[in-house]
Amino acid sequence: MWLTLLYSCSGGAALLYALYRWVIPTAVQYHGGLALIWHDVIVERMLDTLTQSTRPQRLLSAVQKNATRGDPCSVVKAIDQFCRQKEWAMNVGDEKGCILDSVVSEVNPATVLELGTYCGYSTVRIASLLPPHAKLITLEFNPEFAAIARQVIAWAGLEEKECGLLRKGSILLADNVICPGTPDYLEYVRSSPKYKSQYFKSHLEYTKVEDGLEKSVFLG
Ligand SMILES: C[S@@+](CC[C@H](N)C(=O)[O-])C[C@H]1O[C@@H](n2cnc3c(N)ncnc32)[C@H](O)[C@@H]1O
Repeated sequence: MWLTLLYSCSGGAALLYALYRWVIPTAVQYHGGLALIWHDVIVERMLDTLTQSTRPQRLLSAVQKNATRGDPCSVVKAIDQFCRQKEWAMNVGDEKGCILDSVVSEVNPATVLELGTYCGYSTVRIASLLPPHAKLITLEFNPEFAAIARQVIAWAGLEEKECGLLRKGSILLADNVICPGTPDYLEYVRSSPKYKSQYFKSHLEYTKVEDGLEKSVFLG
């Protein structure tokens, strides 16, 4: 009886895994709305809960595990492999990435402004194609994504191209670091040898809820 039960449990688990890994992704792959709901809502929330981490954190771990420091191509490859084999993510991706590369190479810009960095995938692609003195500014309004992107870009060895705006002594003053909270940003500036960081305790605007400002001096 135990063997039968074990067999049916493992059979059920295998069926669920097959549904999750192949059947549903294949079924939704031609429908934009369904694909986004599946990958960007259902799977992401499920994996966040199961792993107690976020998708950008998992993507960063894949980069740290599989890409060579200072090698942008290996960073792009590690992210593409992660997204094709493990978990979808909203990067421009390998297919549209090739179009992006050819436009960047064709225009050969001295300055690039990218709106929407996410984890820095397209930033790495663009930055690795720019001539030495070009400037790339990339904007991301989600602080968790921005903190991960900084680490991905630094892993690719392209930090200086992105951070051309910062010079030794530049001061970053970040608001809302406690509420809603920017834990990844705080961890980054507090642990990086490139910043001297100080917290100013205060309150969320017009309330008694704790919030504060983080002042970080860029040391170069
Ligand atoms: C599709 S993702 C970008 C993907 C990224 N370019 C890549 O290929 O790796 C869009 C990003 O834009 C960001 N975003 C949306 N509205 C924004 C805004 N007004 N300012 C800055 N970032 C924004 C989102 O948080 C999200 O991370």
